[in-house]
Amino acid sequence: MVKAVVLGASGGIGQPLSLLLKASPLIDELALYDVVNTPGVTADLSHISSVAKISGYLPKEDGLKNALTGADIVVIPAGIPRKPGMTRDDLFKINAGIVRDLAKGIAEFSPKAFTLVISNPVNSTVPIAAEVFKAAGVFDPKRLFGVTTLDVVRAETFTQEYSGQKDPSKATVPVIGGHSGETIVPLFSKVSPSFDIPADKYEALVKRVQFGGDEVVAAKDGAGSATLSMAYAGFRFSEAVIRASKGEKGVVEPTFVYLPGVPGGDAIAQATGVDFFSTPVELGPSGVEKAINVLDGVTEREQKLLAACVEGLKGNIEKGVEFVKNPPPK
Ligand SMILES: NC(=O)C1=CN([C@@H]2O[C@H](COP(=O)(O)OP(=O)(O)OC[C@H]3O[C@@H](n4cnc5c(N)ncnc54)[C@H](O)[C@@H]3O)[C@@H](O)[C@H]2O)C=CC1
Ligand SMILES: O=C([O-])CC(=O)C(=O)O
Repeated sequence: MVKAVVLGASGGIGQPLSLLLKASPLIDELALYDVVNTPGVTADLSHISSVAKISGYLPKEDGLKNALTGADIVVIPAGIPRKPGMTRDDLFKINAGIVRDLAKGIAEFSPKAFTLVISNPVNSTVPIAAEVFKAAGVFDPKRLFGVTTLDVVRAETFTQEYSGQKDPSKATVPVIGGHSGETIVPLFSKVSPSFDIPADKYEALVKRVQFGGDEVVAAKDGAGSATLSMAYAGFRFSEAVIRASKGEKGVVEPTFVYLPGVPGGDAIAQATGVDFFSTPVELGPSGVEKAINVLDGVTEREQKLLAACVEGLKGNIEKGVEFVKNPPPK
């Protein structure tokens, strides 16, 4: 039996993500929570003739508790999205508190669930969730994931003309680091099956992966950021976590994790100088089975990208940790 929960289920990401989860044969029970509109979204999805039994909750009448109780996997796309001219860090002011409060709920009502954080800025919201779990004495770093799959999906798509794959997802393109601008580092030297990026295209491709989110924000022109591609990516990562939890071997996806707490993470923490970092991980029944170090043998250009990434990440991580340890005055 697998119970999945979406926190922020009525939003631009939440609705299509909930649709994909409802349609997945891997899920037996699906609970939707949001501060608005869950009755409607739930009624609509409940007519779909798939396996998952669906229920919807609002904050009233212990809604968060009832949604989370018994959860195996909790996905969090709650929070405001960007508008043109904003950075992901500009979302911190509002989303930090939202993620902190939802993480408190998870710590209380479903402390053993896999927690997948989509809400931006991921580089800070994942450290926030970690600190909340630590304070509650329930932190299991193998079960906390920042969802960076959209960066991987974009890298697969944008390199298709060079990978030559009919199905672009068949190319493995590691994207590591964080989830904002220069903290996003595609490692084109480590693609498999291997292919070459023409030298005159390299820089533009790196930038396109790093700033793919801005492309969508600009195109939506004030109406938000990526929602449909994010729902696809969030579902792909959720499915990977569930498949591995059911015993499937060899499930590997990059994700933003707390390195000192996961097998194989220490070496990556030492090499980068940061505790939170997105790296390919092998997933298993209890979450992260092994963080895979893809840093050895990177090119000089990739080393430069990594240096800029770590510079940015440090501040983002610290900001999240501080928000919980020394909360700002109300
Ligand atoms: N990790 C990633 O790659 C990506 C992350 N994002 C982020 O995902 C977040 C959501 O984006 P959208 O769905 O487009 O926004 P949206 O505004 O359409 O939906 C957000 C939903 O969260 C709900 N919400 C707000 N406070 C809540 C709370 N305390 N508890 C439960 N639900 C709450 C809102 O009612 C709304 O339904 C944003 O922070 C965005 O930046 C977006 C794209 C990619
Ligand atoms: O760009 C944004 O604000 C949303 C996001 O994280 C992405 O699309 O990668």
